Amino acid sequence: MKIGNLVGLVGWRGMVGSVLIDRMQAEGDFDLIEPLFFSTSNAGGQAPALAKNETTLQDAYNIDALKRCDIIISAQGGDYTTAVFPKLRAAGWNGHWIDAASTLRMEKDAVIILDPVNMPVIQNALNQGGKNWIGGNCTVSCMLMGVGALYKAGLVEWMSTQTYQAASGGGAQHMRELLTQYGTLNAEVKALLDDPKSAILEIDRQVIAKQRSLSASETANFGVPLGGSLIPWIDKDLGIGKSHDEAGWGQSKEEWKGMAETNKILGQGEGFGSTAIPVDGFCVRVGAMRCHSQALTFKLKKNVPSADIEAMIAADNPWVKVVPNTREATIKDLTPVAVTGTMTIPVGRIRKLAMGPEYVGAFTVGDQLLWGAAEPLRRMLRILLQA
Ligand SMILES: NC(=O)C1=CN([C@@H]2O[C@H](COP(=O)(O)OP(=O)(O)OC[C@H]3O[C@@H](n4cnc5c(N)ncnc54)[C@H](OP(=O)(O)O)[C@@H]3O)[C@@H](O)[C@H]2O)C=CC1
Ligand SMILES: N[C@@H](CC(=O)OP(=O)(O)O)C(=O)O
Repeated sequence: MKIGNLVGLVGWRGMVGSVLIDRMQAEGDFDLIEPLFFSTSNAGGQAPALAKNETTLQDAYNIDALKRCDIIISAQGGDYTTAVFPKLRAAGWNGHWIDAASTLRMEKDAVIILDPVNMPVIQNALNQGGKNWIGGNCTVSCMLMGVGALYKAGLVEWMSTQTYQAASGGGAQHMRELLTQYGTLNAEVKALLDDPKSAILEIDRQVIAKQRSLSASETANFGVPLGGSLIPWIDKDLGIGKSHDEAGWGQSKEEWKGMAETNKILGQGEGFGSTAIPVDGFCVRVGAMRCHSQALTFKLKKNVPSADIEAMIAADNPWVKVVPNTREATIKDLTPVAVTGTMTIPVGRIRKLAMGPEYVGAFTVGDQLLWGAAEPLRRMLRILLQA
């Protein structure tokens, strides 16, 4: 049976939601749907100009209003999903739920959506009556958009990833905090910077003194300074495992997602000791704005020539772009500044590593608000509308 086109939009004015709306407009998605805009803070207010027949903002906590929708897309966050989704299903709503939040990702009846990588998994779930479609962790989605070809070819024995994650992963306030810190640090040493004869070690001394004395309000979101520094822990401390030697011990939740979500997206076992491909490494917050970068180390199941690896990656999807492993191409095309606001997923630094011919290194960058959050959601909407 064809799925109806009354689409509830929750979280549309947030950061992820705004990127989603921009992309939906750019791709003409609104031509295909009757949008119903919801709000957690302004029910009864005026819906945005994109509204057609329903021009009043609906209450995002009103189950009866939500129940009218054939499809709901939420970019409102995990607390909202936790509060509303179970009630909506308990009230008998049988529509399609598309969500950016991580809350439902690992549920048995949920599919992590990234159709250029796992369309067969999505299609299979659709055929079996699946209704819950959840966007993946931004780092995992961007990684698989880049090097998914190696997984699809069954070449990966294991992968280690070291991430360089942008402030946007924490949300809008984190981005503001980062920029404020940069401004504060610059202001602290402006006079010395303006004087070409000033001593760099004096500038350095004043910067570190300022970083160490930033007020609680200046570090309210990250907890510690990020501008001019980095934070090698993202998300919760899972405290998995009983001893230092147990796999998974001491992982951050962001690091845990690497293996769990990569394998779930690919439709195979998810945890240690299962059929899952081991994925592990360190997730690090750096002072970039909205692109997550990652250095990847692969152990392949066999020795594959670098040129073949590059060709496989380049042919995988329309957005991946292999960057030649030269200094010029790398510094021009393989940075957050080059990628921000684009759909391109560059993969570069592809080379065999000193450990042996099966060991391959690569570096990739992705806009964590586009492929990392909004784009898989709007593509899932299209899949449902075409089903
Ligand atoms: N940030 C990210 O990188 C990623 C986020 N996600 C998921 O998406 C969720 C939403 O993230 P994000 O978009 O960053 O959250 P935001 O904080 O930007 O927006 C969430 C909601 O906050 C309300 N809000 C309150 N004040 C404002 C304001 N001044 N401007 C805009 N909205 C405001 C809006 O709800 P209302 O209109 O109802 O008042 C909005 O929908 C996350 O919780 C997470 O689950 C997923 C992947 C990546
Ligand atoms: N945790 C990611 C952002 C995010 O929202 O991830 P998830 O969707 O898995 O909660 C980061 O901080 O960069």
